[in-house]
Amino acid sequence: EPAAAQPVAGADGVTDLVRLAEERAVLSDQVAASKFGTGKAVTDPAREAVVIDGARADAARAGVDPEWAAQVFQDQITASTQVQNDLLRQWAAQPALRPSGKPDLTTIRPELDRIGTEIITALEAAEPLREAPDCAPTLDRAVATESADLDQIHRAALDEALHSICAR
Ligand SMILES: O=C(O)C(=O)C[C@]1(C(=O)O)C=C[C@@H](O)C=C1
Repeated sequence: EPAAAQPVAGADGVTDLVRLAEERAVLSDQVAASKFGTGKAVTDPAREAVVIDGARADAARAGVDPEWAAQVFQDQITASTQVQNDLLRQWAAQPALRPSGKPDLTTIRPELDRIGTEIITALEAAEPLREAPDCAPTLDRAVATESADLDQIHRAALDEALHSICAR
């Protein structure tokens, strides 16, 4: 009898990470709209430090490798920055695409924080797969399943966001 596909330990965590990274990349449209509306710079080094230091502390509390968490959150920031710059370029060139609203960063950042908390939980669940040869193929399958509806900007950002999930 052929072996049935074994459930891979940590696969649900990896799938959750893909969903959460996608949610964060899409929420970056709102961040971009707020930057567009206010003329504020995309990059805010003080906020980045808060996000990374918070991730490191939350990871340590959850028993997750803090340096892994810090790298994964750095990748989320890189992905968000990429989405924002891509959209701001698009909106500069094509006024018809510009957002009408001016969302407030003080309401979006708590949403980013909520996603961040869920990312820590997903890292905890994914940790058994991190060093395993199964990690990359599991991640690839989850991306293929979850990212079907993404446009090019968000698809490219998702790849950035997931760089550090698997060790190899
Ligand atoms: O909070 C912001 O202002 C964002 O642009 C989001 C974000 C992030 O991904 O967390 C991205 C870039 C900034 O340098 C700081 C934080």
